[in-house]
Amino acid sequence: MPAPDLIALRDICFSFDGSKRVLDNANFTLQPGERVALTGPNGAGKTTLFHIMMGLRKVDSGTVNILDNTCKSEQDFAAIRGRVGLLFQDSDDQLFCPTVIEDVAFGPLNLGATDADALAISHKTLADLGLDGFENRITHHLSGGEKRLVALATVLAMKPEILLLDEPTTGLDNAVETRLTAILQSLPQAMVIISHNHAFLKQVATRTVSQQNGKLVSDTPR
Ligand SMILES: Nc1ncnc2c1ncn2[C@@H]1O[C@H](COP(=O)(O)OP(=O)(O)OP(=O)(O)O)[C@@H](O)[C@H]1O
Repeated sequence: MPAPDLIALRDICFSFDGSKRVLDNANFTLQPGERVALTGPNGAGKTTLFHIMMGLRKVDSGTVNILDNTCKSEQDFAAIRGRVGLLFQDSDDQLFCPTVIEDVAFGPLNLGATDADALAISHKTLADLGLDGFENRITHHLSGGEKRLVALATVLAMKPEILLLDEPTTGLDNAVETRLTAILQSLPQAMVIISHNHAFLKQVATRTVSQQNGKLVSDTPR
């Protein structure tokens, strides 16, 4: 029997008030083990699609199923939100604590970890991303690339079952991008990655879905 979809969007429609449809009867699935590249021109609606998956925007019609839960209300999404990790397009939307360690520990603490466990998880996550020694750095003094990695650390520290990564390579130099590529390839979680960096996607993605004119088209028939 095939594995159940981690994400299943069926016939979803969405438009911002009074503007053209961003999604027009679009369909999408994510299965265990997949790393799906989500591509499309600027303004196609890729970030909006992530916000729909997190329940930050509600569809006008169609069904949203996340981790085997049909999600309609805010309550439905609240129940699964901790299991889905969203890397925001803008790191400054993700980082709001004075120091790096506080930012990374915030998620585990919020999910009920003890102080000691949250600290241990945070140190390990930072080390895995090559960020040893960053613990006491002032978050808003970090470079753009450093903020990108710390933002990713805040997501990974929550040990989500699905990753939604919005432009993860923004601001990274070649060496750090290569390290990030290896890290993403080694993670067990299924993920969707929005990026305009085609060389990076070629290394990481197992298939590509392109978003255009309200539709989501996979390069692999499902
Ligand atoms: N709050 C809003 N109100 C009205 N329109 C919006 C709002 N947010 C986004 N849009 C519009 O919806 C469309 C989709 O935006 P979105 O950010 O999802 O696109 P995207 O594919 O992620 O773009 P990019 O590749 O440039 O990041 C764009 O035309 C954008 O201007």
